[in-house]
Amino acid sequence: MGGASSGVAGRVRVRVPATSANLGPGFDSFGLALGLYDEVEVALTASGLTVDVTGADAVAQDETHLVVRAIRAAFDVLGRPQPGLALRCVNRIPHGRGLGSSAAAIVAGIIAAAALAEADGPASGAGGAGWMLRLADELEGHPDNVAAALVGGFTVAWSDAHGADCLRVEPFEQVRPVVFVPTLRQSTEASRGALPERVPLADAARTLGRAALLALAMSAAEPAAADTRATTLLRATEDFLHQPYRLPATAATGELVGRLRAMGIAATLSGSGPSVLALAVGGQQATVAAGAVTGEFTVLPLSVDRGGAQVLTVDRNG
Ligand SMILES: Nc1ncnc2c1ncn2[C@@H]1O[C@H](COP(=O)(O)OP(=O)(O)O)[C@@H](O)[C@H]1O
Ligand SMILES: N[C@@H](CCOP(=O)(O)O)C(=O)O
Repeated sequence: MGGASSGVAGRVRVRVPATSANLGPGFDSFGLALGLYDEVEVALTASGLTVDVTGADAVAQDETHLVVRAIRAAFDVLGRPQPGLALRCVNRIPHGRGLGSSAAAIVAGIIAAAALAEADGPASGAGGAGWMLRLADELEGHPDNVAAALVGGFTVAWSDAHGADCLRVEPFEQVRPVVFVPTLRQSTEASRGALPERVPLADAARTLGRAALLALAMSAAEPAAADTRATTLLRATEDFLHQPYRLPATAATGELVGRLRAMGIAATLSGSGPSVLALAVGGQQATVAAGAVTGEFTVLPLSVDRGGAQVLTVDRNG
């Protein structure tokens, strides 16, 4: 039985950016959307599931597939019956490297389901991601990557009794993220397992100060000369909450973060790692940062994604 004849029809294609979370001191809060994208096409069918994946990393192609789980969760939230699904995924975001691949998969599934269900599209603007952000946070377990993936730019995300919310901040124009991706993979779950349950108050306090400074330093609304901005970013990206516990496990990553910082470049662990994020200011510093790499990292000079997750095409009869 075909989709249209069963009354089950629709096809949507979505695009979701990679994200780098934390940016040093903003553990589980800060996110930056990057110009590297996964694309997913979802077609509704009468029954069953097919998943076609193009891209480097192998994933299960059954109901445990993260995009499928997110679509199903979104249809449940929207009170829609579960349809059959045919997915075509183009995966460009490397998995288990601290670039938000799981967040992108979850957001892709949610915005695809929303578009197919003719619900709200992805929200943009301060705190406006609504139910999609709340659901994405529930599935991901922390709101930072999913917030930036949904709305783009630099985001400050949090959760309270009402679920997750975020504030989107337009990043300053000259920011040039450079990402260094090692071949080593590290699951976020395992990396979170390395963190202590308690941290010294002094570490929390000095990280809090850096985070507040970083939120200002990332904002386009804060005018600053390039050299001043670079110096402030370097100071603002210090972290005492999670990186000290994670970096010892990945020697090459720790060494690269240290080397870039010694060069005056604001480098941090990207998300839970093991990739490194450098927040270069302007093309010249980005070139210097990219040149600091050794053979074991792939260097990705990226733009900031400012638009967030996008529905590229939708055909409700497709
Ligand atoms: N596009 C995708 N499709 C299906 N599953 C995915 C996709 N992207 C990520 N995943 C799942 O998420 C896992 C990686 O998530 P995680 O450990 O949080 O690392 P990160 O999000 O930093 O890449 C993968 O091993 C896979 O199980
Ligand atoms: N705040 C989280 C961010 C994880 O990001 P990912 O890209 O590594 O999944 C953490 O630090 O655990």
